[in-house]
Amino acid sequence: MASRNLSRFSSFGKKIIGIGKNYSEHAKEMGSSVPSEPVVFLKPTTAYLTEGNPILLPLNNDVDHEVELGVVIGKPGKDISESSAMSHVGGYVLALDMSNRTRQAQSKNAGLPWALSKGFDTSCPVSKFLDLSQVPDPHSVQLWLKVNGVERQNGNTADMVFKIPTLISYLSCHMTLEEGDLILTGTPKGVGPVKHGDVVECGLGDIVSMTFNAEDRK
Ligand SMILES: CC(=O)CC(=O)C(=O)O
Ligand SMILES: [Mg+2]
Repeated sequence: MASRNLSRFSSFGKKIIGIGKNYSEHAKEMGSSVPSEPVVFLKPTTAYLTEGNPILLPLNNDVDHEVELGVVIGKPGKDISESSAMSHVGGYVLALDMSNRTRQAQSKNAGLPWALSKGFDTSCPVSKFLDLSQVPDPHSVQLWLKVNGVERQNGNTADMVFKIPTLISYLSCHMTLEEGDLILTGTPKGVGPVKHGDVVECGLGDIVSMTFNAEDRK
C-alpha cells in the first residue's frame, strides 16, 4: 500500500459520497434487503462539522446517528480497478452520517432521492484526519457510539458487505474521484434518535474518538 502523508488536510473539502445498507444487520433493522450493488448518495460540503461545534438538528427533529468509517481519497481517478483501488486511499476519518429519518422515509416512499434527509448542514461530523499508518487494516476496526454515555452501536468494519476496493472501483466508474473526497462506508446496526441536549460520543477502536453536542437549530 502506498504510504503518503496527507495529514495536511485539516478538512475534507471535496464531495462526500455516502454508501447505504453496507452492513446486513443494519439493512435488516431498516426493514430493507441487502443490496446487490452499492447504494450511493451525496452530501454537500456544507454538511462537514468538526469537534467543538454542535450538530444542528433540523426543524422536524427526527435525526438518527450512524457511525461510519470514512475513506479519504488521496489520488484522483476514474475507472479504477479493484486491484489498484487501495493505492487511491490517502487516509481515513471517523464520521457520523446524521440522517433525518422522517424525511428519508417520505423520500423512499415517494421514490425520491435522499438529498435533504442526508445533506442538511452539520450532517457529517468528522474526526481529525488519520493517515494510513494509523489504520493499518481498515477492514478490521471496531466502530462504536454512545449517546449520553449509553452504548448504541458497536460493530466491526469486517462486516461491510462491499469492501473498500469494491466501493472505490464501483464509484469511480460513475464519477471521478478527487483528492480530498470522502467516502462514508456505511453504518453497523444500532442506529437511533438524537435529541436536543444529547451528547454523542463515538470512536474507531481506540484509534480516535470524538464527541458532539446536539442542539435544535434555530
Ligand atoms: C438507511 C440509511 O440511511 C443508509 C445509510 O446511510 C447506511 O449507512 O446504511
Ligand atoms: Mg450511513
